[in-house]
Amino acid sequence: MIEVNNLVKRYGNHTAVDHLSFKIEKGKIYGFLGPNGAGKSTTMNMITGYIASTEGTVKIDGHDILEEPEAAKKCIGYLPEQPPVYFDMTVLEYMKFVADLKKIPKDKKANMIEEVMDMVKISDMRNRLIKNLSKGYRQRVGLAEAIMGYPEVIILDEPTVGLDPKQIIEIRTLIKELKKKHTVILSSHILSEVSAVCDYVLIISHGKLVASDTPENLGKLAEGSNTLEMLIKGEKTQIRLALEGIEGVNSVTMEKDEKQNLWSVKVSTEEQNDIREKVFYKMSEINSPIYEMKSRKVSLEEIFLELTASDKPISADEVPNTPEDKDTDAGRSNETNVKQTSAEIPEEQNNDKGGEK
Ligand SMILES: Nc1ncnc2c1ncn2[C@@H]1O[C@H](COP(=O)(O)OP(=O)(O)OP(=O)(O)O)[C@@H](O)[C@H]1O
Repeated sequence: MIEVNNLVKRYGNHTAVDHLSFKIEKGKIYGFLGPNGAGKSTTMNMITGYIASTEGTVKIDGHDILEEPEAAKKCIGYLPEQPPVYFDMTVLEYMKFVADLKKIPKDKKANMIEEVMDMVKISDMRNRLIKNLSKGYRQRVGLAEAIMGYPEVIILDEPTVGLDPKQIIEIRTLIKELKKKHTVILSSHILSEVSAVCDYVLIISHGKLVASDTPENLGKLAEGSNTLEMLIKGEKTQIRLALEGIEGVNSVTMEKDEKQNLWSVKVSTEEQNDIREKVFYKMSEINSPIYEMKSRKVSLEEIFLELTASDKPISADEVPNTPEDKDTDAGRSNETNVKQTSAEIPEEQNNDKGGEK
């Protein structure tokens, strides 16, 4: 349905989108997830033809967005981050205006407007001026605009930003409804939103795709590892080597706790591997007393932060399994899996985008 190939956008020296490639298939909801400034809006704007790419191509249903913009844009409905609604029109006037803009045939126009207004539940507001609507209702008007004409693909840029929790739930329910007839791509910086709504998640960081999978798989991957946090007294290399020698240990990180003259040690293991006893005996062997030991699961949030925080994006061969190569997915190693995982971002960030622009 949509093919994005080596898409690049540079603003002067700054590369906002860096060789992105992925495919979007029909009838699913795709989540485009990344922290503020990751390049989500820029990508959406290139897919929808709002801005031109520096390099690369976007094809929608086989039509190149720059070479055949009209044919390509017919397949898309777009709700930008700031819906460009006219504040001095009533909802109904605006819907008529949008229908004309999208060249909806006269004989279908009135019905379609009613259907779309019903879908997004703005029928009761038809005679209200848009400037007098709440933010949530304005968002619905923007959504109605994207749906008008029933395009194959509906693209929504941060559709719930600035909404209250009730409005967020309503908009999410609406988005799920859209899946029955449309392919939906939505961008968000909130993992819980993407997990709740999407069939497939693409994680973007510093303009690059760093992971892509179903929310279920991403969730499972995070469940697949544990961390053992300890305070240990002794010689650094000796402790490290002893821990690394334990079966099931994936990685060991050590930091000096100067105050207590102890090593603060984090050991990452596979989830099913409880190595606490082995650690106890190993440390006893090397005369390194354990002052503290805590076992905990790695949260999705930690993994998402790890994936998206790095200044240096994960290299191409570690990167994504897009839907078309999903079959090869099953045999991935645990290590790769963790790198392809995302996380839950606290709900309190919902209404606070902050960040750069
Ligand atoms: N017109 C522009 N000129 C210069 N730099 C820009 C422009 N638009 C975006 N950028 C930069 O490109 C990067 C990606 O921005 P983009 O808006 O695509 O990120 P985003 O993931 O959508 O973030 P947000 O969630 O905050 O909207 C940012 O560093 C941003 O500052």
